[in-house]
Amino acid sequence: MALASAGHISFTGSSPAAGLCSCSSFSETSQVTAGECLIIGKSSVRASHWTSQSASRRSVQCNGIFSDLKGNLLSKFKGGKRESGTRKQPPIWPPPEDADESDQEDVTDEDVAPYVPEVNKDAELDESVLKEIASKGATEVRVVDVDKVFLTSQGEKKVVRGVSLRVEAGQLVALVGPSGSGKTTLLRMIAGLEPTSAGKVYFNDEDLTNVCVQDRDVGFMFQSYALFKHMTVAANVAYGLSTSKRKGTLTPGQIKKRVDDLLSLVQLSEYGERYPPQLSGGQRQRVALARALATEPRLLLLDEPFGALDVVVRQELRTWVKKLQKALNITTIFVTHDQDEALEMADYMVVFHRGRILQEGPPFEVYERPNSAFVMNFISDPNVIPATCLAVRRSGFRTTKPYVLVRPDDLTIFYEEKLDLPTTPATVIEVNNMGPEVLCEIKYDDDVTLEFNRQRYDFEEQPLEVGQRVHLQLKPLLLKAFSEEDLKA
Ligand SMILES: Nc1ncnc2c1ncn2[C@@H]1O[C@H](COP(=O)(O)OP(=O)(O)OP(=O)(O)O)[C@@H](O)[C@H]1O
Repeated sequence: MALASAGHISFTGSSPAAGLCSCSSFSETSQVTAGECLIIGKSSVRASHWTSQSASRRSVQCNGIFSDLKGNLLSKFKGGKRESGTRKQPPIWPPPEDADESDQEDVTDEDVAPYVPEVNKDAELDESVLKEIASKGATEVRVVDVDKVFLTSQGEKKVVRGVSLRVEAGQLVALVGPSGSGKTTLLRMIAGLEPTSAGKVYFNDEDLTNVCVQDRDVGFMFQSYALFKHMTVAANVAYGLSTSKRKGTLTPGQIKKRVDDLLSLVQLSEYGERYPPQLSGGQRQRVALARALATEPRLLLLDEPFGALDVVVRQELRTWVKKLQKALNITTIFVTHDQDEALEMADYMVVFHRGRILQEGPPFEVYERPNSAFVMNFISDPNVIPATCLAVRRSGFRTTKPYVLVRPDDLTIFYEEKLDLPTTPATVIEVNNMGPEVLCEIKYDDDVTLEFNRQRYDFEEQPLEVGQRVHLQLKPLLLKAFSEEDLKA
């Protein structure tokens, strides 16, 4: 195991399979090679894992890091030298010229504690707490023909165009789409933070288009936590009660009970007297959720709620938030860049592009039956291959369009030719071990190449080597054909 006390790690590497990890407090630059997984923890409590896929595009600033270049360790910095109840400030990097070296933490094996999950996903939710918070029935939300035009120095800019959407009561709906496609603007119009330029917003058939944000009963949670640093966690959670319609309606005792209940719900009962900088990102986000729920909102709006969190915490919080949302039966709309997050969490998915809804439906349906090249590209990162190539012709797929999109997971690989199946021979030309996944590239004999990834477990069951001959089957029902214009749209 490589241990380092503090430093700046940067990754470089032209191949996505391997990267150079350099850290000023490593005694030397460490080579991160294919198949290895570097696990990085921050002294602010969290461990995250990194796969070599991100090597070429990420630079990570971290303190008190430790890493295991061989894989499965998930551990975190224990901070054993800290005085109890105080948080050690992360060391500044690079250190000032006159930095006292004794300030830097020496992380030893004893400092590395077993990984503790962010939340207990199996914890029973207190029924009485749930009942109190979920006292209102779930709300249906409808937006009808909504436009948003911003006035900019270049003139009018229409960023939401004739959007209509119905969110069923109690549903968890994900708005996905590329940056700038209008997701946040729509969320803000639903919240009442932004007026609509045209169209209507209804909650349960009540027209709220011109109702101000305070009177819409909406809870928000943003990527940036937006907690007040100089207020305790408990005061942050109580804050919403003092600014909403409920101001003055609760006694101090009732407020304390509500805050205690909410902190228990987000598993932070012990943290009420701490300040936000003394919490990890995941904990801060749970405080933000408790604060959003404090006013018993009819609707929860989450804008990139896990965007600032590392991969491990994000994954845990996704499952937990979904469970909580269902238990509270609160209609929730969330914006995310992360297709996997939307596919995993949402009951219903809405794909945005250039201010319009391109497709909506249950995630599985959107994934299985994308209605455009854009949606298919955005959701599943497919291969684009010529419709005339051998692999497509052999599969029995017929089209007059020039391109076929093949999702990486829609390929079946055989080691030997199958006489009863329309397979096509190809050669493995690259195998990149990306930690949890293995990315492979194959080349058909007519020079068409395809990329696909496999979960590491599957790959271990069916390994592939560079130069190996394989036979691949493309399933015609899963192929989609598109014109050049479709691909550019
Ligand atoms: N107040 C504003 N004035 C002018 N233009 C704005 C304003 N707010 C947003 N925009 C523009 O509206 C477009 C849509 O922005 P929006 O934030 O809704 O997109 P998004 O899909 O949520 O993107 P991201 O995922 O990056 O947040 C962008 O081009 C943005 O620059």
